[in-house]
Amino acid sequence: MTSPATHPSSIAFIGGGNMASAFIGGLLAQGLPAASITVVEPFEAARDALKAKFGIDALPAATAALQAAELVVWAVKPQTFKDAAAAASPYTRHALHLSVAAGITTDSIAQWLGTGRIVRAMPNTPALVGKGMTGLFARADVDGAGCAQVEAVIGTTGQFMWVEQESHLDAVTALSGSGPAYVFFFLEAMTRAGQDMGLSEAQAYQMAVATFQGASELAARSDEPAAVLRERVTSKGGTTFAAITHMQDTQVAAHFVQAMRKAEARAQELAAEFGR
Ligand SMILES: NC(=O)C1=CN([C@@H]2O[C@H](COP(=O)(O)OP(=O)(O)OC[C@H]3O[C@@H](n4cnc5c(N)ncnc54)[C@H](O)[C@@H]3O)[C@@H](O)[C@H]2O)C=CC1
Ligand SMILES: O=C(O)[C@@H]1CCC=N1
Repeated sequence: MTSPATHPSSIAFIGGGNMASAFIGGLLAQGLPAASITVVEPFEAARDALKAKFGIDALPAATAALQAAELVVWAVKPQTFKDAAAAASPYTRHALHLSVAAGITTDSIAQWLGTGRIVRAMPNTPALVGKGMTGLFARADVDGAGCAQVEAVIGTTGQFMWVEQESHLDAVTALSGSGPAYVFFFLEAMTRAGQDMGLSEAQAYQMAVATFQGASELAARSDEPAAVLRERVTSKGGTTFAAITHMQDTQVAAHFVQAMRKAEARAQELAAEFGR
């Protein structure tokens, strides 16, 4: 599934919100002409934002204009997918489909769209700055050329990883999909702690962000596991030791694992609630 990247000649987005904007920004930056992108977006404010940001005139509803799309990207909320599919599928049966909706299975999507040529993706919001991580699953009906087209699109927003089992996308959702929110949650907590200790909010926030950035970069460039990198910061009887010991005593890691299992369970619930 790693043939050379080939962009689809024309792409339609159903839903023009956050995730669609991340992909559109990446595609335009790679030189795909705006004229080869069609967006269906029912909300006027979102259409105005697409016009202002990318010069794209989004359609308020699905029309025959979608028939030109080689790839259709479904970037709607799980709750609205079925209705959006009912409106657009008469025009898109010939296309390859890429869904980013959390939880919604390719079985549901295949039934709604009348085709099995579907790749399901779980991206994340760092895609907005080209630093995304996307998990991908392809149904058997998608050939190597189709996978390459998807890689060309997803690759504009950062890294990607194929998974062999569709159920693993719920784990990807809990890990990298929702993961940026966990990082922001920690940034908030570290900033609050910095303020408690007398730093200004701006000072504490800048230090917290730089610390995540630096530690992530160190981990990405290192061959050593995170536990070893952590131990290298942790002098016996020192300051880090005091903090980590408290985290271990209060089972922060176990709570964190439980929290992520809640996200995985919610992805499964979304499939049951809003799937077929
Ligand atoms: N925000 C995130 O961090 C991530 C989101 N996702 C998934 O991406 C999908 C989209 O999420 P966001 O872009 O954050 O949401 P969003 O709310 O920013 O965008 C969804 C857009 O769909 C539009 N829409 C509503 N009904 C429609 C219809 N019938 N036809 C066409 N468009 C319609 C809405 O007006 C909205 O602009 C969701 O399914 C979510 O599970 C996946 C990974 C990460
Ligand atoms: O919270 C959600 O449901 C979506 C999926 C992953 C990130 N945002």
